[in-house]
Amino acid sequence: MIDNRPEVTQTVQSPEGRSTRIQVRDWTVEVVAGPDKGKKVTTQDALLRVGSDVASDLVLSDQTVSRRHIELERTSKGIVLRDLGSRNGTFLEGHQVMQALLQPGDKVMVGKTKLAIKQEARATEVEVMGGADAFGALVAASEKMRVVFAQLRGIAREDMNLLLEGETGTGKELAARAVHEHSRRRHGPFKVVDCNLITEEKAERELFGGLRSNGEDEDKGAKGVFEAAQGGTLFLDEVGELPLSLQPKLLRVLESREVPSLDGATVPVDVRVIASTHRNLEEDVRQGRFRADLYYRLAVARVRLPPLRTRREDIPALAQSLLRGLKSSFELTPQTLALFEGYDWPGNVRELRNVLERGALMQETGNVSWLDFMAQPETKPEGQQQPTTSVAALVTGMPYHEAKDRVVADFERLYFAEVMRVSNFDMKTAEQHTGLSMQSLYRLLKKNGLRLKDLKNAEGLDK
Ligand SMILES: Nc1ncnc2c1ncn2[C@@H]1O[C@H](COP(=O)(O)OP(=O)(O)OP(=O)(O)O)[C@@H](O)[C@H]1O
Repeated sequence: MIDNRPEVTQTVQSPEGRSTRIQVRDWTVEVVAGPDKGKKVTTQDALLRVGSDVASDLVLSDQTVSRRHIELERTSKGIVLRDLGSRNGTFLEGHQVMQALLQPGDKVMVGKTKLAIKQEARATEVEVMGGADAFGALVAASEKMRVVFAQLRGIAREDMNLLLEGETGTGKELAARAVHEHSRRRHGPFKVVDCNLITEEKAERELFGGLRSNGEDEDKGAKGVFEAAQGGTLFLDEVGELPLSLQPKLLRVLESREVPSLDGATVPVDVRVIASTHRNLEEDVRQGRFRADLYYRLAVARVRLPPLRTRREDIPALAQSLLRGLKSSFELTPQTLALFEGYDWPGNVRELRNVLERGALMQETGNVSWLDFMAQPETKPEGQQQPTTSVAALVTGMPYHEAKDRVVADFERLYFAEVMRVSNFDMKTAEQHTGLSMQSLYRLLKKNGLRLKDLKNAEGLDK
């Protein structure tokens, strides 16, 4: 039975009136009929996706179910069901629905699969701040994100490994940095490894360090990133992309807390690992694509950053804060904010930032509506987009330094997209091409939102 009580079951105002303790309850979605009968997912998250795509929270093998079939969102009114444009539709009591507020006892039919949804009695208490809140560079106003911040603050104080889940652009890297800054390791280094870019032959040297097996002189004696993060935090971005063959090596380091040293012995490492993923790693574990033992080492704590479309209350606070960061004097009108709040933001907060960045410039120069920016399909990799900067607009629109920053940003995006293409998406070739160190190359690709996968996709090279 669906219990339609709100997700927050109890709210207690603290004496000083600034923070509140709330209880967040678990809820479960279970397959009660169909090929996956008995399969279920229990979560505290506000959003749960069901489909045949492995990135879904509940992955169904039913062939009549679409890759992204439905989304279930726990709101203050109860659980809202949304069909995500499925091929065979979604049915409630025999009626096809696109969106519905579920009533107690409702069963949802997707393809040949019947789902039951119920709230669990178990609840976790967290302390949240009132009003708009910030955690490191993250800002938010929604209760969902204030709960996330409360969880992250608690985890930062402990020294456990953490897995951050969420769609692209939801703030996983910023969250990892904020956890580092709020931990006892804040005076130590924060190092980032993009697991999209780690290949088998580079892993030994870049991740773990020590002696190279192929004996190339230039690489002898390189320090791995684990050693470089000594006393601090290592952020493994998109850990789900780490090749299966490398996973036992990473596990060994996490278990033994030591890496090979130059003299062939070992060096102890004191590093907290925060990993991120946009995938459903639990499902990857079930399908044998990710090692279960490594998953449990990484996901000692797990926090999900919700998509922006499920926390639209954050949009005004985010837009104001991002505009301040862009040093734009542009004022958002209520109409613009309403437009923003009505849009789905598939690229999440990163897309909002990009839209504001382009929009602020063009609005200042006077002639383009926000809708033009928001209509751009976000599936197109940023590196493939043409620069929007025209020199005439810059000259009339902004002071020299700001104009220069803008042109450099556009140049970087185009330059690195093109360099990766002519380097056949090989980082070593790109390193030689650009004359940059591997570290700088990683950093600049990341800064410009360029993912190898997207670039390859655009070239038709990815599966
Ligand atoms: N809550 C937030 N407050 C302020 N800015 C945010 C927030 N969330 C994301 N951003 C903005 O969005 C950008 C992308 O965030 P970030 O790189 O942390 O996302 P991500 O989830 O790690 O993305 P990806 O999976 O694509 O690497 C940031 O540079 C920042 O400008």
